[in-house]
Amino acid sequence: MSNSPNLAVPGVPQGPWSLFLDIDGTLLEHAAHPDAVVVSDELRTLLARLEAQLDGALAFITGRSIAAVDHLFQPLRLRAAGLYGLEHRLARDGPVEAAGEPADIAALADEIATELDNADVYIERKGPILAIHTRAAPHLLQRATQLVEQALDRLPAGYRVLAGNAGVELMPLEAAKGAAIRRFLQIPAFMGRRPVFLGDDTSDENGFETVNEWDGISVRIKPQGSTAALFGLAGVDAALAWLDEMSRREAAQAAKLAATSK
Ligand SMILES: O=P(O)(O)OC[C@H]1O[C@H](O[C@H]2O[C@H](CO)[C@@H](O)[C@H](O)[C@H]2O)[C@H](O)[C@@H](O)[C@@H]1O
Repeated sequence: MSNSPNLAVPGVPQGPWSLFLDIDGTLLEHAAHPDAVVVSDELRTLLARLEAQLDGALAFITGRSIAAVDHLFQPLRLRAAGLYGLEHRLARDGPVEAAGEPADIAALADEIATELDNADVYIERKGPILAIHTRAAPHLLQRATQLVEQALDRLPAGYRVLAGNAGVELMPLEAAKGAAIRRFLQIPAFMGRRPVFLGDDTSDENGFETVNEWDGISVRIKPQGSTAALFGLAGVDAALAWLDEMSRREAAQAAKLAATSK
């Protein structure tokens, strides 16, 4: 773990590489509500280009559900691990292995909504994961955290509470970005490629550790405090500029190769 907010900017990956991308706070600036984020056409174009340049070795690794991601990025559909790896779409146009909402989580969501009873709190029901967003009501974060922590005693073993970005999430223990990345690394499109992972949050730390184990490039966006990431980028704009630069380099390399093979 490094404690430096001044991590070096990542260099250019040498040899074949794959790309794993967190979404909120990494590719998109945060917004007051999860549905209020803006996906630009430039971002869609950049991601589609990178995906083609990496021969498909690109995947979103996100806490959002894949349905929510598809809705945001439509018409673009990429490989993805949603709900911190509880859902996967391993092939670009393949099916989603989705996760349903257990009855006890559904009941808990209703209970917490009644208890907090505030229009500025958004309770996002994501199948087995419950996210309580308090960005618009920061004074309720402590109460929301207390409620989900108390709920742990009543739920079957195997859940944990994760402090989110301006909120808190209750999720099954197996929901982890590192495991999601490992799953992709074992499929042909990603095999033999050096993983690069960009993320901005506590939930991304586990992904950084996995990528470091694979001799990859772990990049924390807006690093503050301790992180397992080896590199840092100042914010969303810097992350997008870095990705754009990598795409230009891939294009230049491909053009050079095409010229030498004539
Ligand atoms: O893993 P990520 O792709 O970073 O997703 C993490 C969570 O992102 C979303 O919530 C966060 O972003 C919202 C939009 O900026 C913001 O309003 C909220 O306060 C943030 O917590 C998403 O709604 C969650 O489901 C994801 O788990």
